[in-house]
Amino acid sequence: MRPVLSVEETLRLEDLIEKEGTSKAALMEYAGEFLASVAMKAHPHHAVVLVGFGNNGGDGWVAADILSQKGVTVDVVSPIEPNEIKSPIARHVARRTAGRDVNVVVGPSRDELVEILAPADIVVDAILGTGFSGAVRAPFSIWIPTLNEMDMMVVSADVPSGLNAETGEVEGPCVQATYTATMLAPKIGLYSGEGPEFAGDILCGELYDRLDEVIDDVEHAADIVEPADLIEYFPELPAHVNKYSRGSVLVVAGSSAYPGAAIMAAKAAARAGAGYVTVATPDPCANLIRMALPSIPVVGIPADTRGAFGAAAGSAVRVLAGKFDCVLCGPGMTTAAGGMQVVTELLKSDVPLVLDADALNCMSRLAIGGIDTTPDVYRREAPLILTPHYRELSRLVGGEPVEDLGTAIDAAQRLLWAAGSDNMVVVAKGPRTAIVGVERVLLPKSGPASLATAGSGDVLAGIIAGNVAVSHGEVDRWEMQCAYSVAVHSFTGHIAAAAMGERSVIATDLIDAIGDAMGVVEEEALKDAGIELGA
Ligand SMILES: NC(=O)C1=CN([C@@H]2O[C@H](COP(=O)(O)OP(=O)(O)OC[C@H]3O[C@@H](n4cnc5c(N)ncnc54)[C@H](O)[C@@H]3O)[C@@H](O)[C@H]2O)[C@@H](O)CC1
Ligand SMILES: Nc1ncnc2c1ncn2[C@@H]1O[C@H](COP(=O)(O)OP(=O)(O)O)[C@@H](O)[C@H]1O
Ligand SMILES: [K+]
Repeated sequence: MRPVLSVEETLRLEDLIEKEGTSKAALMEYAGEFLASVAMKAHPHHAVVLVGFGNNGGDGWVAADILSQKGVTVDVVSPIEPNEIKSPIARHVARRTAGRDVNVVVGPSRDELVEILAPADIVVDAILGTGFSGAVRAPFSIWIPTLNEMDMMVVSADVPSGLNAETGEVEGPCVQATYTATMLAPKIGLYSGEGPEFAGDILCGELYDRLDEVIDDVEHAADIVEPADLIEYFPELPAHVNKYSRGSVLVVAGSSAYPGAAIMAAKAAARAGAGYVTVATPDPCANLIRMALPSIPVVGIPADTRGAFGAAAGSAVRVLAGKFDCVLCGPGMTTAAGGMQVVTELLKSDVPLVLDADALNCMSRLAIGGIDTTPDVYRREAPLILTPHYRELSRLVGGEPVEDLGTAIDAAQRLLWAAGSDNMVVVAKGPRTAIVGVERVLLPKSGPASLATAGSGDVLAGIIAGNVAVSHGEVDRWEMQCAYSVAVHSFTGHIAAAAMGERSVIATDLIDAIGDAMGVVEEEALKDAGIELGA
C-alpha cells in the first residue's frame, strides 16, 4: 500500500520528521536532490528551472545547483531577486545557487522567456506547490501558458504548478507535466479532479530514511493499492468444491423497462466465479431473462402494473435471500414502491448485501434528507457494500455535491460514520474509484475511460457479489476484497479496449473479459511480490 496525503497531513508529517531531528532545510536539500535525479533521467544538456516565491521554488533552486554541478547548462527563471524571497530556507538556497555556476534571469518578459526556454531539453517547474490555491496570478499566469505552448519535457516539483494539491482543481493555467516528482508522499490532488490530466507520471521521493516508520503516525487521505496487496484476496477454486459450495449469489434486479441490467449483473457474478447464481426479477421480465441466461435459474417475483417489483416482492425476496452467500440488489430495478420494500427487507437479513444503482436510489428515498436523518436505515450486522457513482452518492448524502475524488471520499465517509457500522464499505465509482471503509480509503487500480459505458457499473456490482460469495464471508477486510474486484473490472476495460478498440467497448464485452482480467490481476500481484510463476 502506498500512502497518499492531504496538504495538512503532509505538513504534519514534515513537523514529525523535524521533531525527529531532520530540519525542513535538510528536507528541502533532499527534495532538490530528488528533483534533479528525476530531471537527469532525460540526460539533459541544458535545463531551465522555473522557480516561484515559496519553498517549492526552494526545491527548484537546489535542483538547479545540483544539475549544474553535473555539467548541465542551467538557467533559473525567478520572479524576484534571491534576496527578496521571504521564506528563509528558500532564500538561503537561492542565494547560494545564484552565487554558483547558473544563469539567473529575474522577471523576464514573455518573449524573453520563450528565448530562454527554446534551447533547453528539459524544464523543471518549481513555481507553485502545496502552498498554492485559487487561480494563478501574474507573472506565472503568463509563464505557464508560454511553457505549455512550447510542448517541452517538464518535471514538476511536488505538483504541477496551477493544480490545487488538495482538490485537484485547476482554476486558471496549469503546467502540463511529463513527470511529477512529488515529495514524501503523493498529494491527494494528483488523483482527484483534473490532477491525473496534468501530472504525467508520478514519481515519489521518500526524502527521509525512516519515512516508512513515521508516515503511519499521520492519517492518510488514501492508500494506493499495489498489486501484491491483493494476493490474499484471490478467489480460490479447490478441487473438492461443488456448485453450491463455490459460492452462491442472488441477484435481485431488473424490471420490464431494464431487464438487461439484471442479465449483465448475474452473468458477471457467475463469470467472477460464483458457482450458483440465481436471478429474482419481476414476473413480466422473467422469461426474457431466462432466455438470455440459460445457465442461470430465474425466479419470477410479483410485479406492479409497470413491470417493476410489486407489493408482495419484499417478503418473497427476503425468504429467498437466506439461502445465498451474497445478495446483490439494484440494477435496473427502478425505485417503485415494491423496490423500496425489497431493499428494506434485504437490509434486515443477515446475508452479505451489495446495493447498487436503484437500490441506492431507494436508500436515498428511505433516508430523505440524507443519511444524518435516519442513519439506522444502514445499520446491520452482516456486511453491506454500497457501489454508488458520484450522482448516487450525492443523493445518499442529501444532495450535497459530489464531483471529484475528494468530495466523493468525504461523502462516503459521512455515510460510514453516520451508520457507525464496522462491516460497511462504500465503493465510490468514478474515473478514479475510491473504496471507503471504516479504517481506510483505498485507491485500487483505475481502468480506462472505455469503462464509462452504460451497464459497466452492473458488471462491477456482479464481480463484487461473485467475489463476496466465493469468499463465504471469510474475509477480514471487505474493502480489500472490493479492491480486488475493482482491479479486475479495470482490467476488463483494458482487455476489452485492446480487443474492440477503446471507443467501441460495451458492457457485455467487459463480462467476457472477466476471466482473463482475474488472470492478469493475479499475475501482476505475484510479479510485484517477487513470486515467479511456475517456480
Ligand atoms: N515544508 C517543508 O518541510 C518542505 C516543503 N517542500 C516544498 O515546499 C512546497 C510548499 O512550499 P510553500 O508552503 O512555501 O508554498 P509554495 O511554494 O507551494 O507556494 C507559496 C507561494 O505561492 C504564492 N501563491 C499562492 N497562491 C498563489 C496564486 N494563486 N498565484 C500566484 N502565487 C501564489 C504565495 O504567495 C507563496 O509565495 C511543497 O510543495 C514542496 O515542494 C519541500 O522542500 C520539502 C520540505
Ligand atoms: N472516465 C473513466 N475512467 C475510468 N473508469 C470510469 C470512467 N468513468 C466511469 N468509470 C467506471 O465505470 C463504471 C461506471 O459505473 P456506473 O456509472 O454505475 O454505470 P452504469 O450505471 O451504467 O452501470 C464505474 O466502475 C466507474 O468507476
Ligand atoms: K510545482
